[in-house]
Amino acid sequence: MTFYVISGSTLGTAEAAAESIVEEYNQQHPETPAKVLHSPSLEAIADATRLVVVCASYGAGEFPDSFYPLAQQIEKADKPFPQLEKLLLIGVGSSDYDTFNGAIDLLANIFAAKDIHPVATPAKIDIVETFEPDVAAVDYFNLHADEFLA
Ligand SMILES: Cc1cc2nc3c(=O)[nH]c(=O)nc-3n(C[C@H](O)[C@H](O)[C@H](O)COP(=O)(O)O)c2cc1C
Repeated sequence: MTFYVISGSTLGTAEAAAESIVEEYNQQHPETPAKVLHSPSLEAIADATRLVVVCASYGAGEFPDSFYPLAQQIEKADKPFPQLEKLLLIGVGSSDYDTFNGAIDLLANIFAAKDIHPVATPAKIDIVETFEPDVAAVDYFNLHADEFLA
């Protein structure tokens, strides 16, 4: 199993959530550790069999600047993740914006166009409601871990 947890983040919230997921998962599964990467290139993660994406929203429900290159690479590739078996998507956003968590919907659409579908409805964490978004992200991961890791 090649398991990456990646983040699209500007101010660090999504980044911290990705790190929390990996920290807890790696403690429980030291034999098959996950790697955390922030706004990686597609080349760096193309061998993924398991992928979790934690992504914030900016602009009008768009990706953080640092995440655009990866989103474009995925969009342009015929088969961006030839070995991918399981995907989970976690959005971090604010309900103060009309385009609440727009980026995670955008990303789900990009994956869907490649016939890649997450194992669960994408999480939409609201930083207005949730004081510990990293805990909410870990909880969502744990809720779907059995199916994601099977
Ligand atoms: C300029 C700006 C634009 C934002 N636009 C949106 C948005 O369209 N939708 C949304 O859900 N959240 C939006 N947010 C809220 C961020 O997604 C939220 O603060 C998130 O926690 C940032 O994650 P990060 O710390 O990983 O960068 C915006 C925040 C800023 C500062």
